[in-house]
Amino acid sequence: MIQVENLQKTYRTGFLMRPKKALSDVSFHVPRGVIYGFIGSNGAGKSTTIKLLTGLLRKDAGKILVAGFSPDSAESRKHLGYSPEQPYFYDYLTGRELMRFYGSLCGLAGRELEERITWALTLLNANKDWVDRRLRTYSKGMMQRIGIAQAILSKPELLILDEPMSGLDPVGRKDVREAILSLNRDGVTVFYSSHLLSDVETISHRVAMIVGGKIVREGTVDDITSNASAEYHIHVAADIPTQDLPAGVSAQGTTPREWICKNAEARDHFLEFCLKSGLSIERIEHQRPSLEDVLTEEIARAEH
Ligand SMILES: Nc1ncnc2c1ncn2[C@@H]1O[C@H](COP(=O)(O)OP(=O)(O)OP(=O)(O)O)[C@@H](O)[C@H]1O
Repeated sequence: MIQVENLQKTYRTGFLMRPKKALSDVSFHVPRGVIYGFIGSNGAGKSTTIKLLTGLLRKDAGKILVAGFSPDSAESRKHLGYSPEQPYFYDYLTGRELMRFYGSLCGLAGRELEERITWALTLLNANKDWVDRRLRTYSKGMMQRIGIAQAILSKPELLILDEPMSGLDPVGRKDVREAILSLNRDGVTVFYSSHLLSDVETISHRVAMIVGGKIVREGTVDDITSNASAEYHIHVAADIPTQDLPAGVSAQGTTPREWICKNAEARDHFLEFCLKSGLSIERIEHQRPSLEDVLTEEIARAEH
């Protein structure tokens, strides 16, 4: 559904038009029918990529195909629904009036338009009293829901969402996750960026991780996390003073009885240390690394 190959983008800023490389050689492929999470550090290039996919920015080099078409063609936009990171709308309208405006732009009218609006608002759990209030009175979370609701009005095959969960409370995040899953069950391909990695882990079929304008990992969550170094959590029966610990071992929070060993070598040293000190071990847990662990590792690697 989306093909990106060797994509490059440099911004030119300031009076001297100094170049600032945002993307260098980015490639990934989003198969039809998947939920695809796009994650990375601040300033990594997520919004730049999304703006290039939606035709809001022009690439310097590389290839982009969206539903088989160039992103600046009218054809690609026929297949696309898009919600930006900070949706901005004419704020004298109410949410419902805004939906009517965007619905009519997609060629909807009359009863079909009203039914489509009700469907979109209900999916986002936004069919509430506030939808008839002016947008200028909306909270960030309400605006986020309206932004996503307008993006699905045309029932697009492909939905591109820039940070759809940002600014939402836990209930709002759950509503958006469920809306994405429900749309996907109906065949919609969803490409979205997010900093909320636990949400990404829960709903994405595939993930691309971008750091410093380069894709550093791509695959299913299992592919990505199974190659990362696993941690071991060891619970001991008595407190241990931190100054005595072997390298690679740190305390879990403030509990001096649960210790994190960052790899198998640190685990072996810690177990040896416990045996020598006569400390009994209560439990050893092998922790599967999370996307957050992998991203933190990749950011640290890029910085060195
Ligand atoms: N209009 C612009 N002019 C100049 N530089 C820009 C512009 N937009 C983005 N950049 C730079 O390009 C890089 C990528 O920015 P981008 O907004 O794509 O990152 P991001 O991954 O979306 O970040 P965040 O998670 O913080 O939203 C950053 O270094 C940023 O400073």
